[in-house]
Amino acid sequence: MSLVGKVAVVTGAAQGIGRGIALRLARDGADVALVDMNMDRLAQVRADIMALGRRAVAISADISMRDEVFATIARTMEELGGVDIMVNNAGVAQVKPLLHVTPDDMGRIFRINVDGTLWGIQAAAEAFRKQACKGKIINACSIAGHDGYALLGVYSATKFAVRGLTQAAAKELATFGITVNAYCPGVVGTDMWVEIDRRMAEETGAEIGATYRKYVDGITLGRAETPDDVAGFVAWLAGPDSDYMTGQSVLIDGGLVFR
Ligand SMILES: NC(=O)C1=CN([C@@H]2O[C@H](COP(=O)(O)OP(=O)(O)OC[C@H]3O[C@@H](n4cnc5c(N)ncnc54)[C@H](O)[C@@H]3O)[C@@H](O)[C@H]2O)C=CC1
Ligand SMILES: CC(=O)C(C)=O
Repeated sequence: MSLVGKVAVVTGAAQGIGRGIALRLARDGADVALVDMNMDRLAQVRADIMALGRRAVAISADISMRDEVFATIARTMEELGGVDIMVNNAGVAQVKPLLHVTPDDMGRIFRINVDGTLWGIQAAAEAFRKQACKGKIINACSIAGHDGYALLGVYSATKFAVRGLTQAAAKELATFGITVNAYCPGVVGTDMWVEIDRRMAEETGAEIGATYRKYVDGITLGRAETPDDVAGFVAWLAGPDSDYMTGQSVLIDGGLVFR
């Protein structure tokens, strides 16, 4: 319960990894602002968190829109009394050969994965400074932020960019006592991977399920990752035991990419 008295914001909290992180931070004692565009699912996550005895607010926002992200932080401060932890988790993937990528594809994916992360960093840093609080910013990177993956080229580029933003923000914000780190999952069995597998099948002729199995077969610990595997590490990044870490994008992938 190291997060008692803290307020966390988690984007992309309606499902998958974001939902897992929100529930874990709440179990560790935090009140949580849940951010997503899927309000039906978000309402269920809010109910689950309130059943744990924590406060929760569900906020509809598109993280690619800077004003919506700033409004999210303002509402969190109003309704939950402050903000201490910002988890920039929401993201989208795309499976497409690089030679077919269009300007629209580039714009859409970068606006969500990269711009959205930067707006979250800006809005959280502004709030932390107003409160004179040593806040924690935690970004979603990926194994694809360490290696470029075929047919996931634009997605990989966005996650390399998140790693760059994480390093630069750590250097700029250290003077305010703010740390910035990222988690880099491997193959997590969420809707994102259902869609990656489906599109890989279309692009390569593989059977449905085959690409997912191929990736999972490469994991040293011998099983696919779960949202809880990621959430446990994010909870550590959110808590005091990680106070001396900043600027790092840490692989939490069961042993898939070795650095
Ligand atoms: N699933 C995996 O194997 C891996 C995922 N990641 C990263 O982890 C993060 C979460 O991934 P998953 O939970 O698997 O994805 P998911 O697709 O299951 O869930 C993503 C959530 O983000 C929300 N979202 C998408 N665009 C949004 C926007 N513009 N504004 C607000 N909310 C938005 C969606 O509505 C959804 O609830 C992503 O950044 C992803 O790139 C990283 C490595 C591996
Ligand atoms: C979704 C994702 O980041 C990968 C590489 O599996």
